[in-house]
Formats: sequence, C-alpha cells, structure tokens
Amino acid sequence: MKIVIVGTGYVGLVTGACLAEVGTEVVCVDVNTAKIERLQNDVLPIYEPGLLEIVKRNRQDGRLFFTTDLASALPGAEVVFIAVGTPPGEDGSADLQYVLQVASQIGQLMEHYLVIVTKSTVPVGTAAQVNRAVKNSLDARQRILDYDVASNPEFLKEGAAVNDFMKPDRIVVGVNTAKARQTLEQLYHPFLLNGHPILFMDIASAEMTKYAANAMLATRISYMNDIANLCGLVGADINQVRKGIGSDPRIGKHFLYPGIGYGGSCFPKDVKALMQTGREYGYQLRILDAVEAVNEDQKKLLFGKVLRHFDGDIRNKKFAVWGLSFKPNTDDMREAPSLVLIDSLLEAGAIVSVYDPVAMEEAHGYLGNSVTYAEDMYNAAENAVAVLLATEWNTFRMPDWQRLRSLMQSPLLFDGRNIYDNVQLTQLGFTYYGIGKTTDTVNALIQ
Ligand SMILES: NC(=O)C1=CN([C@@H]2O[C@H](COP(=O)(O)OP(=O)(O)OC[C@H]3O[C@@H](n4cnc5c(N)ncnc54)[C@H](O)[C@@H]3O)[C@@H](O)[C@H]2O)C=CC1
Ligand SMILES: O=C(O)[C@H]1O[C@H](OP(=O)(O)OP(=O)(O)OC[C@H]2O[C@@H](n3ccc(=O)[nH]c3=O)[C@H](O)[C@@H]2O)[C@H](O)[C@@H](O)[C@@H]1O
Repeated sequence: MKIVIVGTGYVGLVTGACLAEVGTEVVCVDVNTAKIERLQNDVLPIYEPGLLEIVKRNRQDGRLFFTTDLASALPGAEVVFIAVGTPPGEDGSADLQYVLQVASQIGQLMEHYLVIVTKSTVPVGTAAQVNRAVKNSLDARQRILDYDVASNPEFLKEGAAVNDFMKPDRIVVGVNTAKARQTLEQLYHPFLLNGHPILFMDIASAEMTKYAANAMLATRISYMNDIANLCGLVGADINQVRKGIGSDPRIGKHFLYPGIGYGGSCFPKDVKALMQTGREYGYQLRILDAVEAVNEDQKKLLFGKVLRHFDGDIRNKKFAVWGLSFKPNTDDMREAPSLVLIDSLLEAGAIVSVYDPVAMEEAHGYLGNSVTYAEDMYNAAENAVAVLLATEWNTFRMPDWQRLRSLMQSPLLFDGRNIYDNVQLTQLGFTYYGIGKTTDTVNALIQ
C-alpha cells in the first residue's frame, strides 16, 4: 500500500518512518524546504532516539520518500494523513488553519479515491470541516470524486516515539464508512498481527478520545503535584505516598511523578482546547480549570523555594540549571517549565548557567544570550550557589558529588524532579530541596 503523510514534524515523521518500517510505501510532504532537504540527506530535524536508523534504512530500501510537492506524492496513494500542527489560538481553541489548508490542497490535487485521515489533534467536528474543505476544492474544479474522511489520533510520547508507535497500547480509528475502515484495517494489519488492538469507533468519539486521554494524564500530574505540595507541608514524603497509591491497580503506577509542572507541545494546548470546546457548548470543565491553575503555580515552585532559601535576594548570584527540554530524550523546548524558572531567576537579577545534553541549540532560540551555555553539567555548576535540576536526563542521575561540591560556591541543590536521595545528599553535606519531600519541611523550618 502507498500512503502520503502531510506534515513532517514529530508525529508525521515518526508515523511515516514507522509505517515504512512495516512495509508500506510512504511519501512524507512538508512545506518546510529546509526540513525536507535535510531529510533527503538522512539528517533529522528533531532529536528522537532510534528514528534516524529507521529513516535511513527505509530510504535506502526505497519505501520512504520526502518531498515538498504534494501533487507528485498523491498519485497511487490510498491514504493521506494530515499531521500538521494545531497550535492554540488566542482563546485556547485549536487553530485549524494548517489542517484545513492541507484538506483544501488535497481536494485541489486528488485524482482518485482517497481516505483522508486527520492524525493531528483536532476538536470534535473537525472531520466535518475537513470534508467541507475537500468538497469545496473539488467543486471549484467541477470534479466529482469519491473519498472518505477519518480520524486517527496519535498517542506517541516524544523521546519514546518510535517504541510507542511500533508497540501501541491501542490504535484509535474513527470512520463512517466500511470502505475507510477496510483500508485502515489493512494499513494497520502488521500491528494487529503483533497483538496491538485497533479500536474502531465513530469519528467524533475518536477525536474526543485524544483530548480526553491527554487531559486525564495532565489531571493525574496536577493532582500529584497538589498532593506533593501538601506532603512537603505536613512532613510526608511524596515518593513513598506515590508508591503507596500506585500499587493499587485501579490507580496504576505510571504518570504519578510530581515535578515542576507539565510542559511540551501537547498537554498545555490540549487542556486549553478541551476547555474551550466545553465553553463553546456552554459546559465548564471545572476539573481542567484546576489542573491548569495547579500547573501554572507548579512551574513557579522551585523559584519560590530558591527565593525563600536566599531571603528574597539572589541578585548577582550564579545558578546552574541542569536540563532544559520539557522532558528527557527530546530537544523539544515548547512550553518547557525550565523556561519559566530561568525567566524568574533572570528577572530577580541572578546569573544563570545552563546545560542540557541535547536541547542547547533549540534552547538558544528561546533564551538567546540571557544565559551562559555551559560545556557540561560540572562546568555549569562552577562557582554556582545552587544547582537546579529542571529535566531528569539520565546523565544527571549520578553526578560525582565530591567534584560537584568542590566546584560550587555552596553545596545546595533544588531537585525539580525528585531524582536524588535526600538522605545521601544530606550526608554529603548538601542542602537539598525536592518536591514534596520531608527534607522540604525540615529545610523550611531551618530557614
Ligand atoms: N508532538 C507530539 O508528541 C504529538 C503531537 N500530536 C499532534 O500532532 C500534530 C502535529 O504535531 P507535531 O508533529 O508536534 O508538529 P510539528 O510542529 O513538529 O510539525 C508540523 C509540521 O507540519 C508542517 N506543515 C505545516 N503546514 C503545512 C502544510 N500546509 N503542508 C505541509 N506541511 C505543513 C510544518 O512545516 C511542520 O514540519 C499536532 O496536532 C499535535 O497536537 C499528537 C500526538 C503526539
Ligand atoms: O499528544 C501528545 O502530544 C502527547 O502528549 C504526551 O506526550 P509528551 O508531551 O511527549 O510527553 P509526556 O511524557 O506525556 O510528558 C508531558 C509532560 O508531563 C510531565 N510529566 C509526565 C509524567 C509524570 O508522571 N509527571 C510529569 O510531570 C513531563 O515532565 C512533561 O513535561 C502524552 O503522554 C502522549 O500520549 C501524547 O500523544
């Protein structure tokens, strides 16, 4: 089967590469010429573990192609995926302009039956808009061609995208014709053979499933952040509480990690978009109001701890920030909580030195010359009054503590992801703050 994927970002590229890997012929299309040129030379525009090998292999084997020209990609294709961005508009709703532009273009260029699938995260009702956009273009050409519109939201996580795509918990497909269902069943057949279920449903439910899933995950995180903050106040340890509740299978142990707030290109925008859908229908999603409010506060938490520790004065003091991307194993800086932390430090007059194993170049686009970019984690900590861990990359997990201590002006650590052992660090002479740990209570009392 031949397919086309329009939009070669995190989702489009991973989808294209992985579908080629299971034997499909895939043409990836993007308007970004530089991106396509790089991909034609086996250079990835993003950092995603394991992806380069798949792209190279499938390009070599003649199953994966990159182009900026949709017209040349469409002949012979059975399915076209729309995987372009759906950024938040001013009112928080998903901006569908790119999705609808692509739909119109498909209508302008198609010459035979196609299943047109939205893979981008889009609100309920978008398939109907895509349908109209395609039909309007066909009408303008005075052509009558058969086509179907379907919804196939994507659930991959950045940093683990290849594995998530190749071994999905489920594949959600919204269709309203047997023909579209049959085509997509055929496309995903290799995944079915490997035991991964496809859930066919109506289109509105498929569109809704995506937002409901992301909002549920964001809710878990805000809930745990709320409980962690209370733990810090009452002298309980969130790590122990997390294990205590996570062993109940009704709760489950995944996605219960408190931190400095969720970020990334999806949770913040998808929570907002779902709230906006509620408003459009006169329904207020009160839980999501709280999820957002907690998250906004959580992004300021570490800075609050820093200020309290230094009695409100951090002017001209040097701080090292370890980790910049919104989560480990990606270079994605969109809505990274580290940016909020760094902004607050700079605004309060501090000097900031940063280190991230992968996202330094990407971060430069956000931070410019306001910070110093260190060569490594130790270099960042030289003469710093404190290290602030913002992203839990593996490389930060077991520092050489003696070396670190000797480099720093004072042995002080703010752990925004609870990856360090407070007892060990205290024994090594560090003052340690985490998120919702007993040491937070002790340190707060000492101050
Ligand atoms: N990033 C992620 O982990 C996930 C994202 N999603 C959703 O997937 C969609 C895409 O997200 P990302 O891949 O992160 O976006 P992205 O911003 O990385 O990539 C979007 C790509 O679309 C291209 N594009 C825009 N207009 C175009 C047009 N008219 N024709 C051809 N290409 C065009 C852009 O140049 C860009 O390369 C969004 O709706 C997002 O919510 C869903 C699941 C996971
Ligand atoms: O729609 C999307 O784009 C994707 O959004 C998330 O994936 P992603 O944003 O790549 O990363 P996550 O691992 O979900 O992390 C999101 C944020 O939550 C934070 N997080 C995650 C888990 C946790 O226990 N605690 C926590 O604070 C992370 O640090 C990060 O800032 C979802 O997990 C994917 O299923 C979904 O497809």
